[in-house]
Amino acid sequence: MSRNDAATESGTANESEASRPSRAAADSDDSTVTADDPLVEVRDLKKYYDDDGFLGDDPVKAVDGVSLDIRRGETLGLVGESGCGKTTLGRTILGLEDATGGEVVSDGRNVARLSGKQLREWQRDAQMVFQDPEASLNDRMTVGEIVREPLDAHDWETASERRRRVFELLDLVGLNEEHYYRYPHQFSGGQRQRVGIARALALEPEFIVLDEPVSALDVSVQARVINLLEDLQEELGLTYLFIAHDLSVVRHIADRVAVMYLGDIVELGDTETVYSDPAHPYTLSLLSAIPGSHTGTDRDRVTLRGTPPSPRDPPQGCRFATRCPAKVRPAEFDDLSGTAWERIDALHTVLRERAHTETGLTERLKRRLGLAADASDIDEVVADLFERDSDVAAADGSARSDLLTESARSAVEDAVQFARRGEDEEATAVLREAFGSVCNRERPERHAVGDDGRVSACVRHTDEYEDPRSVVDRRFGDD
Ligand SMILES: Nc1ncnc2c1ncn2[C@@H]1O[C@H](COP(=O)(O)OP(=O)(O)OP(=O)(O)O)[C@@H](O)[C@H]1O
Repeated sequence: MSRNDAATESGTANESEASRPSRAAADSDDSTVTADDPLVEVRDLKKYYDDDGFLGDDPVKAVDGVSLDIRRGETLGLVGESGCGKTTLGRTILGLEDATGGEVVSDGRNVARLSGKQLREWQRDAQMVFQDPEASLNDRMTVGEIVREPLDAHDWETASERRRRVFELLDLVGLNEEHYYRYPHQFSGGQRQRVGIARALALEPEFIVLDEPVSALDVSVQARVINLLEDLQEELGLTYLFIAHDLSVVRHIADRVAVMYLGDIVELGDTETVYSDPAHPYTLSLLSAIPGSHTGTDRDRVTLRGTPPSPRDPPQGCRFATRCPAKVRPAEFDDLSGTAWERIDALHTVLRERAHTETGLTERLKRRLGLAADASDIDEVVADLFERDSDVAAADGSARSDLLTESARSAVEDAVQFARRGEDEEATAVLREAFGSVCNRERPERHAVGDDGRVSACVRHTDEYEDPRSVVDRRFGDD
């Protein structure tokens, strides 16, 4: 694991041997534990929410078929855009949400199906630290009571033992005895997160889901809390699932990283390999958002367009296909420029969304494309995308009206005929038929990439297709 060189805050992870819980010593001497030993095996895990559906809508597929192993003693980073299902995955693994399908196996138990005493045992072994230390701590309880609460709930030892254990925990996270009687609002953000960590450690868990544990903290405080988490992991033999949207923090702390998109994992592998040589087009696009980072490809020109589709209605085939810079294109449209494809994809997305909602088309288009035009109906949309010369067109050197080839224009017009009559489903079907490919038809399997166990779910990892990296370099180089 990488280590942070930043100065450790005084008192952080106090080294007193006597104060350490017993699991640490037991685990550090256990020669049977290997780096690849899975502590948690997640298989085809699903969590759908259908309680807030309206108009009989489909459920929100927050987690939709996730499979991964979390190895004993590792930090597995989990990254992806807001709303892709990271928190739901963490909560479902812990049994805080009922799984809709699939398995979470640990020590031979399917924890997704546990109840009663066995579920309580798992929830003692597996804890969660939340993003916002402000919101997650009860302001009416003293810090001592907050940290002691899980011990009380699990009837842990005697009252005086619990008290002693709380002092020990405060010490462990760099707080001290007098903090026992204070209230959360008397603490800084970093201190409050230490309280949250002490509470999570109270029952000597093996596994902790850290859900954006430093996102709400100042950068300088973040480094100290990260240091603390790393020290605690080493001392106590902990396994972490570290959820974050800050890719730099994950690069620093995680041994391996799982990249999540719209309810599923698209790439999983050793952190350094994934960051320096991303295999999946989504990872490539996501990493290109980090200023000044280098992945060995000409990534500066890769942009992640728009926002992800709704998890209530994910695209057929590959979920990333609607935004993918390396999407397989039908051979007959090989001569279309990247800008033309971007506009066709945009029209497709707008029509698809319009087919599923009554919400204003104008707003949607503006939000997705940042266009200034007042697009009040489909003809306005088409004019903005394909006909009017605009600042966007001038910037890429192409007149809007020259964007489409004759056959592409004919397919777009066929679709628009349907859209004019309000038949948006038919319109999207026409576009999918004309411009779609294997990416729109098949959900890609995971493929091994390289020789260090990395997997990536993209059809372009098969021999039949050009590798995603070279496609992205070529397409972004051309435009
Ligand atoms: N209790 C719930 N009921 C209905 N939908 C939910 C519920 N919890 C989450 N969702 C939806 O599930 C999807 C995934 O949400 P989740 O919070 O897991 O994503 P996330 O990747 O953790 O996002 P963020 O980074 O913003 O925290 C979102 O569309 C969200 O609106």
